[in-house]
Amino acid sequence: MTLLNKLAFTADIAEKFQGRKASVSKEVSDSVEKIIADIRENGDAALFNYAEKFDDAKLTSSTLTVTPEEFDEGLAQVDADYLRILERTKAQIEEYHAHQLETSWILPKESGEILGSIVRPLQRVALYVPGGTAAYPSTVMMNAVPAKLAGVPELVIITPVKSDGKVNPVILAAAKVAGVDTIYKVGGAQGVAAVAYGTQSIKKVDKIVGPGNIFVATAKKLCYGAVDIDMIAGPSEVLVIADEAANPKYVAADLMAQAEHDKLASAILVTTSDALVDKVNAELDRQVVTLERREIIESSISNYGAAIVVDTLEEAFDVSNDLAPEHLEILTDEPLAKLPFVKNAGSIFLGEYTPEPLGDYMSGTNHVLPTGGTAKFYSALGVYDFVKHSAYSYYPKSVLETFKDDVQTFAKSEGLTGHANSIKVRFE
Ligand SMILES: NC(=O)c1ccc[n+]([C@@H]2O[C@H](COP(=O)([O-])OP(=O)(O)OC[C@H]3O[C@@H](n4cnc5c(N)ncnc54)[C@H](O)[C@@H]3O)[C@@H](O)[C@H]2O)c1
Ligand SMILES: N[C@H](CO)Cc1c[nH]c[nH+]1
Ligand SMILES: [Zn+2]
Repeated sequence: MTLLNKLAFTADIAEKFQGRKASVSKEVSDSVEKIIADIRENGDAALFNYAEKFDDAKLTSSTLTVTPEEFDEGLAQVDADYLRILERTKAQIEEYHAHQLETSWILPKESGEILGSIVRPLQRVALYVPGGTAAYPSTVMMNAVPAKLAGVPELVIITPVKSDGKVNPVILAAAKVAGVDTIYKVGGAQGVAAVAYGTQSIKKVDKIVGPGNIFVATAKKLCYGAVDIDMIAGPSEVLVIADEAANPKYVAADLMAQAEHDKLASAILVTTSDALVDKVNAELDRQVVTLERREIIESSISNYGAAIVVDTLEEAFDVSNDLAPEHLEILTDEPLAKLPFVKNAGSIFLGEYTPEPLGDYMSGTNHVLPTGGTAKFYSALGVYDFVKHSAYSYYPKSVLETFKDDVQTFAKSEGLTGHANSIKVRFE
């Protein structure tokens, strides 16, 4: 079977790959709006009703939060080597993200005025951890470690539980290693609304981060404004730029690694070698039968995969910059030297021994990345998402005096005589 179709790069192709989103039906947005309104009006009572309705979970204010005993019970179910891997992951993420720490700065001027900017962490942040079909402890680490580095003092997790009332042990282990002690056993739109507006048992947060299904993503969008949110990360994608010397076995494996996330995932090869495409297709056929998520992989690659053959590597980078992929792998001669050609990509993986899944888990870079072409203007999740900046200024009278006429004239040009007056009264 030829999984990867050869396509010429056209505007239609770009639109197809950038528009892969699970669309929000009116039914979903109406139902999420109703859930949010109910939580705002009825707090805990509504929250527990929805937990029972959607997840069959019977919660009360005394069973809402994971207890220290439940943490211990969960941790006892993961082996020591898994905890070591989580600790190693944390160290890797910390080392990389430490470079993103911003410092407050001050600009004292000789004339006497002082200006500056203070960087402060957000006070209270909620991290949504999906509790449905798959558990992603790596995503817990990618969100929590930068938040902790930024200095967020109150970081809580919300995650839905089923009728057994238990949180997945690997999530408990990741939370513990990342230093998150408070986990509320609620999720879905109701969990998002609860942290966005607060209930009797849950304190309102300043920001909600983390991935979730369409109900969660819609609730985050609708609560934006009452709280801040991170980006809405869509289906995963990878674009591989490869020359004729690239190893087809690695190219195929890396395309499938992202394709296995979702039937809407996209895996694109852009290459200067027509022969490589055939070899990659042969490798896809050979390797896909060994993978558990074969059906998802075959669906996503045949629908949203493509091989685009170009004449030059310059052209390959033009295609990639146009698509602005979430992940870009460069499997060419001298990959580091190609970095300056990349204008738009969420995260860039250079050379045949830096496969994208290394970044999903342990290279240290963040795996929460812009998708659907939004790498043209969004960045990877980082420490900067968990801080805010306050500007400050101090002017002595002697310096204000040198500005008094200009500011009054400026204010009057906007018809704001109250502003002008605020300056004028100081020199009467
Ligand atoms: N981009 C990333 O880094 C990343 C990482 C992990 C997961 N994800 C994505 O997160 C998502 C996880 O989804 P999930 O469903 O497994 O877990 P989830 O926790 O996001 O959603 C489960 C919740 O959805 C709510 N729900 C279900 N049916 C509903 C209905 N009919 N009406 C209202 N609410 C309803 C329930 O409250 C339930 O608790 C997937 O789409 C996955 O691809 C992305
Ligand atoms: N590649 C995903 C983001 O597109 C993140 C992830 C989590 N676990 C494995 N992969
Ligand atoms: Zn992945």
